[in-house]
Amino acid sequence: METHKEEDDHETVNFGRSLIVPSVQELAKQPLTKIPLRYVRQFHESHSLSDDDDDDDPLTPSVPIIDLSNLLETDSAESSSTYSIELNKLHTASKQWGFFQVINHGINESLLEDFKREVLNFFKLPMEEKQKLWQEEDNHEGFGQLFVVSEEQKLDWSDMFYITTLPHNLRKSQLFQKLPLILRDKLEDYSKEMRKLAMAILGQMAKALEMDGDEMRELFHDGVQSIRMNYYPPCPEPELALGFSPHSDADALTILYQLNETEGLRIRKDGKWVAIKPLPHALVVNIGDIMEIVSNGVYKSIEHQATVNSNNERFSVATFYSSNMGTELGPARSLVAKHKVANFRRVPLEEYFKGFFAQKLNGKSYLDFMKCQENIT
Ligand SMILES: O=C(O)CCC(=O)C(=O)O
Ligand SMILES: [Fe+2]
Repeated sequence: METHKEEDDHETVNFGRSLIVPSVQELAKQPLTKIPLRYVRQFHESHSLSDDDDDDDPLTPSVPIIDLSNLLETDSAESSSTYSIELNKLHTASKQWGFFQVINHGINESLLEDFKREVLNFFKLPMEEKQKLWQEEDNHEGFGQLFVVSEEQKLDWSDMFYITTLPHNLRKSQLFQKLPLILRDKLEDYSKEMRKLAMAILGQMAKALEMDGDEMRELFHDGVQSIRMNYYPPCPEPELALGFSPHSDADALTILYQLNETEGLRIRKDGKWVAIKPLPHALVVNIGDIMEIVSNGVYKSIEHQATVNSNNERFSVATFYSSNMGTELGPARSLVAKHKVANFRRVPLEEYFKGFFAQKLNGKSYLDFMKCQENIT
């Protein structure tokens, strides 16, 4: 990983770059009836979802809903049956779905509303203003798309804004300083709240996994957090395009805030694409590849994608939480001891991220590079 000195003389880390691509938001403002070829997917890619996607089928299960107040509200609740039932639900959801929605998460409603308003305004800024916040050739933070590595590669029907928020010393201070002031303020509060929530959920996962709680805290107490704001404009040929290519997240735990009511998120469950409908006041949580590794494969990161439609725009904000910088990534030692096998190898976190951002997204393929069968007995 490259490190270089910023003007204000602190070291920043460059996690990666992505080729600069046109704004889809600007493109969608034109009176198009067809989309440019660079957004047209192979038939099997764009149709993999609609063919077997049957939202109204009562047999299609829907993603589990976890009531966090049953887990987090009181210490003494741990012995209660409500607590153990909910913990068991969390464990099963993390093993079998890798995705769930959380309700009663304790995040202040007015912060969620204020942050939403500022993100919507942010994408509505005039292009001249956005240009100042656009990605640069050597780094992928800012407006643009991620994971674009070749001129031939198909592009997503979306714009996004990506920023590293924690720890503070990893922030690109010039980018922060250029953000509209109110957004910067709300982003700061939102980032803090999302960190707290991620740590609380990780703590519960440690219990459910019967992993050493101190080990979980040590791995994540100063974790790397980044935030990705997604904007999906209406698309004149939605069946030919994708808003977000299929991928699993590289982090440990993602908290996704669906800002409006437009549907688009689909997760791959037992070979079928299942829609996650925005639920008022809920947040979507998903297991990322790092958590699959730390849990020694007990929890699964799940492939997901975003579709687009011809009438409605869609907004979402994903907050990614990963382990501390400067640590080695690998299965938790307390779990390896328990399972008597390590299912993943160990690599420095920097190396892991650098490899991830250097390639085009391709489902869960990156995790294969971490797999091993190192029998320790
Ligand atoms: O917009 C969505 O629902 C999906 C976003 C997502 O998967 C991501 O940002 O990693
Ligand atoms: Fe994702």
